Amino acid sequence: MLIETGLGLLVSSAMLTSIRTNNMPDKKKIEKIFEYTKTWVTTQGNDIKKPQFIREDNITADEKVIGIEYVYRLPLGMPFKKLEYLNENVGVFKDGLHKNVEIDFNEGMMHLNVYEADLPKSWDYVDEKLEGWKVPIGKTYKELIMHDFDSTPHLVGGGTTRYGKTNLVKGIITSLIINHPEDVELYLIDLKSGVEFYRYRNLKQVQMVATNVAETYDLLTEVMLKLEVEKGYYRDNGWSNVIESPIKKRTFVIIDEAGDLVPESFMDKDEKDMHKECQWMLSHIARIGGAFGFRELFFSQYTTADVLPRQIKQNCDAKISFKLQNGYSSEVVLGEGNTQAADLEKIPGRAMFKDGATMHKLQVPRIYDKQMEKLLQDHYVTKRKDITDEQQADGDTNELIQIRDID
Ligand SMILES: Nc1ncnc2c1ncn2[C@@H]1O[C@H](COP(=O)(O)OP(=O)(O)OP(=O)(O)O)[C@@H](O)[C@H]1O
Repeated sequence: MLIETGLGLLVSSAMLTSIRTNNMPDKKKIEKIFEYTKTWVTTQGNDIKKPQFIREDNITADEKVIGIEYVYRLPLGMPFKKLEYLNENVGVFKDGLHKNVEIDFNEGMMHLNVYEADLPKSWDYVDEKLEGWKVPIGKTYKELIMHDFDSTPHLVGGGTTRYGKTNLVKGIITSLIINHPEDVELYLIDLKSGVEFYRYRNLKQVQMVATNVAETYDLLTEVMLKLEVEKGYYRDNGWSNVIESPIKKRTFVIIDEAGDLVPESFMDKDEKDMHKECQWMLSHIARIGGAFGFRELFFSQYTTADVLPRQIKQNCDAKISFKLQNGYSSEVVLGEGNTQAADLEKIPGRAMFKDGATMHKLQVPRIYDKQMEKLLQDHYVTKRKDITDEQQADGDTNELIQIRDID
């Protein structure tokens, strides 16, 4: 059986425009696109086998019809990857139908989901109780996507500046604290001089906030020591993974701008070594820590291989990318062949989220600082290093005192 090659490259924009401008039903347009892109296989006897239409169903969300799912059986020998490429990288269905189209494949069937509406341009974070270690990541056309930090311990993220990385991290921090006030420990690294995270230092769940590389070194050294202690404890109890153990605690290391950990040529040896050791410790925590309840969120606007070390990427099965300048940067975050983040609309909060092999286009919830302060107001405490000299003279240094305001 011979497979036609050069799929999407043969389709001209004139062909797609002709589809778009007449009133042809979507199903017919889809089949025209198969034809124009030579989406078929030919047998040795020169028979042409095309995707076979099976059925169409309404797609509903909140009891409203938001689109139609077209299901096709692919002929043997036709790789779904090519259709996925045509849709996601070339955009033939979206351009031809002039609608948003998602494509997936299961049990031998290709599902083309054609949506009438676009994703929301913005939606507000909603405070809700979630089971396990799930946090909301964003809304797709049809559902709210959660990330479960117990199924996939670490998350890597990238995106051009001002497209919403910090907002996502703030939403995740809020969700973790609201849902696990007694069990979550947070180590925050904010190399933008602490302008975003330093204000959270007095949250009970926040163990340390680092605002420069020297502080990051100390913070990561502490996490490494904790990891060593946990490893011994697990070994002594015969546990191989936190999920199988009775341990409820999870320790999150969150870094908002990992680009500042890259050693530069102008730095002296000691400084370079400190940067390299920070990178190494982050890689080590991502590689070893997952089984022992350590979770890492690793974000940067610089999407190059030296900023996102291979070891971190290999150990982070969940990836999120906001708008990026080019396909190469998108591939650095989302993996080879995944150039979609370059084609995202210029909308803050719009992102591609890859969870294992599944890719979603979604809109991340917007969380406002005031909303976050309100949601977390009961979790602020006075920490020992913030206690005044006067209190120390009174010997009032041991207890953590509720009530302190954020700043
Ligand atoms: N999910 C969202 N929905 C709507 N607007 C958003 C969303 N996320 C961010 N924004 C808007 O974009 C602005 C920048 O967001 P944010 O600070 O999170 O970006 P960033 O990628 O972290 O930028 P930088 O790299 O400069 O830190 C916010 O102030 C807000 O106005």
